[in-house]
Amino acid sequence: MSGTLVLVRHGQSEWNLKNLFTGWRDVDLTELGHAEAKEAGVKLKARGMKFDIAFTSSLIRAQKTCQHILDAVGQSDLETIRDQALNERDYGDLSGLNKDDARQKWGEEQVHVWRRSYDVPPPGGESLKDTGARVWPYYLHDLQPHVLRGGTVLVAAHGNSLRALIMALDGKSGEEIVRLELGTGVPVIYKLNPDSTVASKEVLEGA
Ligand SMILES: O=C(O)[C@H](O)COP(=O)(O)O
Repeated sequence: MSGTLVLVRHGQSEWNLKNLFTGWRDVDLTELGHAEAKEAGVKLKARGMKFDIAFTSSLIRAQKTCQHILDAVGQSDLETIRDQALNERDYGDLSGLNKDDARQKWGEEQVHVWRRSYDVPPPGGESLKDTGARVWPYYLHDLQPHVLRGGTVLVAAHGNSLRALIMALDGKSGEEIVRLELGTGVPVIYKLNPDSTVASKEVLEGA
């Protein structure tokens, strides 16, 4: 028996729109963000997706995204676990700064390294490796068992907590992960084999 894991990055947040480093700051979705989250739910409903359990972070933008998806598939009251293990990477001292201002101050190259490298943390914050060190054990212990029992699991989380998870699921190296970008509200559907390896992966991009 093979289970299904659906990963969705939250819809556009107010600070995505303002181009600010967000990390653990708890900002809401924009109007577009709400629409993207609902659209993710509509796409999943069109595929007949029904979930057995949902997981999200302790941050409101991911929780609202999760709820929009559950509403769209007709499962508004589904059991939903919130855990800060799924939170966005902590951006440390960069949190609240404008990404273009940061490029002016520290240079394009340095800011790219902080945003996309595997093991270089931004000042006072988490590297992707640090983020993975909390996301992966949580996945193995709390999430994966549902999938291996044949369940269908929704995870509504964040760009970098999901990049860390995808890196491990896809077996990507620290160099390869630099190029992986996740769109807001784009569902990524994994089917897992009973031995926990990935049987298939599909990204629901576009309308
Ligand atoms: O925390 C943030 O600022 C964003 O959600 C993700 O940022 P990034 O695109 O710099 O990884």
